[in-house]
Amino acid sequence: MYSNAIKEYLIGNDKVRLLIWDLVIKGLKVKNESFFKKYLSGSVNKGFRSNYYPPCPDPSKVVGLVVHTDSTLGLVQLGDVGGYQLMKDGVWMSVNPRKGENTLCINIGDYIEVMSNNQYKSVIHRVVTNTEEERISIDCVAQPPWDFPLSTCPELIDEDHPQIYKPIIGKEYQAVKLEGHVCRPQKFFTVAGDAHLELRHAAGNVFTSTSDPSVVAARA
Ligand SMILES: O=C(O)CCC(=O)C(=O)O
Ligand SMILES: [Fe+2]
Repeated sequence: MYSNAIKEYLIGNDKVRLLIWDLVIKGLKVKNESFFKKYLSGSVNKGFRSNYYPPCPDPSKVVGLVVHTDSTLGLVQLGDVGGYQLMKDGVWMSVNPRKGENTLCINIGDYIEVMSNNQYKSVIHRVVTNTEEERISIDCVAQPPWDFPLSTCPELIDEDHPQIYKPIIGKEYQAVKLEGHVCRPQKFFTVAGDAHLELRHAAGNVFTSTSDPSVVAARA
């Protein structure tokens, strides 16, 4: 029963993913859409993860899920309880779901940042815990096999938009991630070196740590 429910969920999830992927591509206004379309065509590795976060006596000491970026296009069903936070302009913003409305959160991942030459930026996010309620989320990902060549769409490189990332294969990216660099591993594969990238992302590197919405709003 449970596996049937997951199968059904994944069929629907695939449809939504393709719709969103299409919108992501359209947003780039490139002529050669197949550069992006082939990413999700053919053989694709799919993942289904259900995350469980029990209530925590001291949320200031325990994080639910460490700061990271997703590799691909992440589709996260947030459930009914808050906890998901994303980093915007150096400040943690809480994304609170509406109860009973099956809020779906779409994360742009690292591969998309690389393919789009930084036009889309991968979302730095984490999950914080709370003392009161347990939380369940569902995260589904889909990506090409690990030997898929990851490179920037040539149409998106020009004098004003120099190429930021070197071409690599998925395996190289994954190796860096497995070493523990789970937040923007692509920063290890820049054409100009890390210093260049650190400048571009300077604002995003000021990590303030709060989940208090009033503090978040005041700093935004
Ligand atoms: O639990 C969440 O809301 C986020 C989960 C997540 O970021 C992930 O599974 O990569
Ligand atoms: Fe994530």
